[in-house]
Amino acid sequence: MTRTPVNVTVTGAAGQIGYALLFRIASGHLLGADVPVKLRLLEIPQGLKAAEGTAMELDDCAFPLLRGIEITDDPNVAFDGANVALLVGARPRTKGMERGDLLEANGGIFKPQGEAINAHAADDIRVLVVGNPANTNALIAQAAAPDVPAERFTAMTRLDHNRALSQLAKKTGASVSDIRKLTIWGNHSATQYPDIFHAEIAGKNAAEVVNDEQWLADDFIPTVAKRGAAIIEARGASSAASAANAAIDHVHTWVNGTAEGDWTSMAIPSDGSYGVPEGLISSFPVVCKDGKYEIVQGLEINDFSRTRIDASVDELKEERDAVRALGLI
Ligand SMILES: NC(=O)c1ccc[n+]([C@@H]2O[C@H](COP(=O)([O-])OP(=O)(O)OC[C@H]3O[C@@H](n4cnc5c(N)ncnc54)[C@H](O)[C@@H]3O)[C@@H](O)[C@H]2O)c1
Ligand SMILES: O=C(O)C[C@H](O)C(=O)O
Repeated sequence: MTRTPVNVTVTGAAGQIGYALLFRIASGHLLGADVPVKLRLLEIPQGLKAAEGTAMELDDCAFPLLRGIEITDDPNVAFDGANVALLVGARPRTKGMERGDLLEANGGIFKPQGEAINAHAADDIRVLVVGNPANTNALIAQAAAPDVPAERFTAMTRLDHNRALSQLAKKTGASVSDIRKLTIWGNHSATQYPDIFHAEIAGKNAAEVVNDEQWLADDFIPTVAKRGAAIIEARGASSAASAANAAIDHVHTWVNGTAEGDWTSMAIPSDGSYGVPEGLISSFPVVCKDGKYEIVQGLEINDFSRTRIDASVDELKEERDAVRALGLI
């Protein structure tokens, strides 16, 4: 195998998502079974020792595709030559913390990381932000990297997409692989809108197969949108393996493409499509091909969907205005 290894940087590498993510990257699930990788793990000083322990375990797996691991607490080192950056490490909300405090604390993480990406990453850098509030953290990082094309900054709604697939499969008795063209719109938050009006189940319109608007409004949408909170309640910690799995799916699809006749959901800088203000990092239906994504155009948006998309976009506008007021973008 003579291919040049791809440099993959993971922040928050010693956290719970990091632990579920790194072994799958190193075993070829992120980019492909024939693509060698070099890992760069970024942690805060307190996390370095645990990251070293994880690196020892990665060594002990003897992954043929893993061509090196570097651990650092310096973003300038972590993003040097990075081709793929998974920004997982973030400041969680703690007791007594207001939303503005959370945005400010995360600005202190994502702004310098965006600057380091701008200064040191490879020309083909692709960034996925997982750390919450993911859309707005991605906006902060993107604004700090003016030399990197804005579309390389994305945030994760693939976990919401996968959750919606699973709930819809359960309701209809279909297999997840029979479902196509489902969409998550908006923010990775409780305002997100999982849309099945354009989805298909074994070629039939999903909303018609379900034929139950009450289930849609009162069960499906809140179950998907509040699934993160339900998992925290049940596990006593936020989703980790499923979040890592979604991060793998997001980058794999971005690089290797969506299946013919299907699309996926990614939070990406808006080009103004579907009335979402340009520049907001909002989730859309996208098709990926040749390492690029494009928003699926021309979908008819009914009133039921319009109200819900607008509510989530309004929340994103508020978050953008808050970080703008803090001087973070
Ligand atoms: N978008 C999604 O769908 C989704 C899903 C689940 C979790 N999340 C979010 O992902 C984030 C990580 O979750 P987790 O469970 O792994 O958390 P965790 O607390 O287990 O790990 C976070 C890690 O990040 C590190 N970290 C903090 N600041 C850092 C910095 N400046 N640079 C590098 N590393 C830093 C911490 O030391 C810690 O090891 C959280 O914000 C969580 O809310 C997002
Ligand atoms: O960490 C959280 O707040 C929840 C997480 O974003 C999730 O969707 O599982």
